[in-house]
Amino acid sequence: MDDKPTLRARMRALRDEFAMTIGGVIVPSPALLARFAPGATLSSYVPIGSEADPSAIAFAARERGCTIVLPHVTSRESPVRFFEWHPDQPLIDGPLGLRQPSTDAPEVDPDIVLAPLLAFDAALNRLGQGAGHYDRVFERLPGAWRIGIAWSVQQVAALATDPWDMPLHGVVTEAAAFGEAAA
Ligand SMILES: Nc1nc2c(c(=O)[nH]1)N(C=O)[C@@H](CNc1ccc(C(=O)N[C@@H](CCC(=O)O)C(=O)O)cc1)CN2
Ligand SMILES: Nc1ncnc2c1ncn2[C@@H]1O[C@H](COP(=O)(O)OP(=O)(O)OP(=O)(O)O)[C@@H](O)[C@H]1O
Repeated sequence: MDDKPTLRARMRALRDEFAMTIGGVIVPSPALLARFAPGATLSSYVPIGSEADPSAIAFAARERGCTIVLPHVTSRESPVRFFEWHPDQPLIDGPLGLRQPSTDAPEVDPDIVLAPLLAFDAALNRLGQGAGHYDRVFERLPGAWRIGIAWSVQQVAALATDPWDMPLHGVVTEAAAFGEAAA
């Protein structure tokens, strides 16, 4: 089994190739739509590089009355905070190539977290960028519904896990839905 840094490099290359040649749209599965109700807060993200784009899912959540929040970090070391965002509001260039919400907006923790990832496995373990940003979100918000968003080529047989890794509840790709996201 590859260690995490080796796998990250391989999955970044695979994801770049897939997004450039095939790509697709990640649409919300019926199981996701069933959770989108007024009063729920969903965390989306603004894709960087060839990350799978969750915006069709965020759009559906907004249409169904959910509040949309986006993650905000100030560095690799700082924790993620979530700020409300509306489509008419600008995004601000941040560290690590990120485009982020304004921190003047209300800070609201999500009930549903759409998490970007580099790889996921059949047990719904998640490999991220390696800064532990979402790991720390998941520890702080154990009641949140954790849904990975990915291209199908990001699925691997089995990931090496660390004690702090919390598995996802579901994953949605352009081709399929897994775990609690499947219905
Ligand atoms: N779109 C998006 N937003 C996100 C994350 C993410 O992975 N993707 N995060 C997830 O934790 C948090 C930000 N943390 C990050 C931590 C490390 C790197 C990073 O190492 N970036 C690489 C290049 C990334 C790429 O092109 O895939 C770099 O700077 O070399 C990026 C974001 C919150 N917002
Ligand atoms: N719950 C936590 N609290 C504090 N530090 C943590 C926590 N989870 C992970 N970390 C730290 O974050 C670092 C990166 O962890 P890991 O390699 O699992 O990141 P990742 O899950 O791939 O990335 P990310 O969550 O940023 O997308 C580790 O060095 C670890 O010590």
